[in-house]
Amino acid sequence: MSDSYFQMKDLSVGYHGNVLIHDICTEIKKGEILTLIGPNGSGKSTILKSITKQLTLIGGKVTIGEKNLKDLSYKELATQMAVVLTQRAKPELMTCYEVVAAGRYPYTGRLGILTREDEKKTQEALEIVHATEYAEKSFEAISDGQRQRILLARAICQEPEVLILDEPTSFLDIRYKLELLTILKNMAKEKQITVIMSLHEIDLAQKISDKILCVKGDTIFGYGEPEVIFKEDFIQKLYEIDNGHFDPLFGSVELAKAEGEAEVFVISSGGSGIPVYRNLQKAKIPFSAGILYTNDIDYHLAKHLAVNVIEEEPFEPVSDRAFERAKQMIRQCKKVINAGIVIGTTNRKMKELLVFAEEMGKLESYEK
Ligand SMILES: Nc1ncnc2c1ncn2[C@@H]1O[C@H](COP(=O)(O)OP(=O)(O)OP(=O)(O)O)[C@@H](O)[C@H]1O
Repeated sequence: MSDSYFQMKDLSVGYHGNVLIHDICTEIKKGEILTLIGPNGSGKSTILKSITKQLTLIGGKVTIGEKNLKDLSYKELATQMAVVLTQRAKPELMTCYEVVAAGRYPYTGRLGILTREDEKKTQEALEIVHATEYAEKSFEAISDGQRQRILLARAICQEPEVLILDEPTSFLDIRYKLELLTILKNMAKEKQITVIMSLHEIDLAQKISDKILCVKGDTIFGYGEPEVIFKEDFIQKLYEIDNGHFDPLFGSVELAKAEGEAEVFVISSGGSGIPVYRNLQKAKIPFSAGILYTNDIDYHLAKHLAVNVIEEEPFEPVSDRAFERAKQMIRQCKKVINAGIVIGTTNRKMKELLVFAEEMGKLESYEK
């Protein structure tokens, strides 16, 4: 028997009967995090609205546990699923506390009277998102980032089995982005809550998700574990990036390199080249880098930012071929920057390269 908990089977979603995306299929286990990524306007929110009954499914089936979403009443759904769609939430004339406490309504009687237990859970949820100090403020009189945290608190105290969030990090500063994602990870792993969300920050998506659904065009562009999806070529194609690079190792993005004949040759090792590469790139100065071992962190960035990189196999002595190429490039450059190379036994030939640059009157050290 499959241990999947939330399934989307052959979904077709769209507006007014017009299909925007078809054949959406996923199976997620309890406690897993599924993140939807893809370009603006690709349909991430449309999928989220369709699996939360805010938009009628055009085709296919969503199952939560053994139940078909279609057969769940809104009240039943509210005990299973919490939804955080920040941009569309406009509860007027309510305090933050009341907004959060509204998460308890699926559990209160018809009059919506909160028990002490409900009040305790509301308070706890406010504490988790660090919002107790503005709990009594009007929901309309707080910042976008604070509002996002209040809506998350409401979802937390709803105690759902499934949590659905549309771009939950969009208004948050870096500290609260990390905090929100940590809260989500804890909810998923400790309380076995299934989380489905859309994110624009692919670096964060890579680090928090168990599965990634890539939305682009009229069907799903890719689906799988982050290791499968976060490949440079794939992300370039998904977002049609032609003005920079996505680096799958760290999940970071890099602006395009300065093109043209290299004016500077950078000698470095172990990360000392990185600030020099970045400064040259900002100044739009094309540069070459080398001789770098292919397992050096500098090599990794130089591949994206330098017009030429002279490389060497890790733990091997610097070859004559690489050495001659480096000398050739130094002859063609206006200057050579020693960013702070550490020279040991295997790369001792780099000392000769520094002497060569010095004799040509081109050597400079990098001043921080
Ligand atoms: N109410 C609506 N009626 C008709 N079309 C809509 C409606 N809302 C959105 N769309 C269209 O559906 C498509 C997908 O929009 P959606 O908001 O799902 O994209 P998204 O991937 O969430 O985008 P973003 O990353 O910019 O938030 C867009 O072309 C959009 O114009």
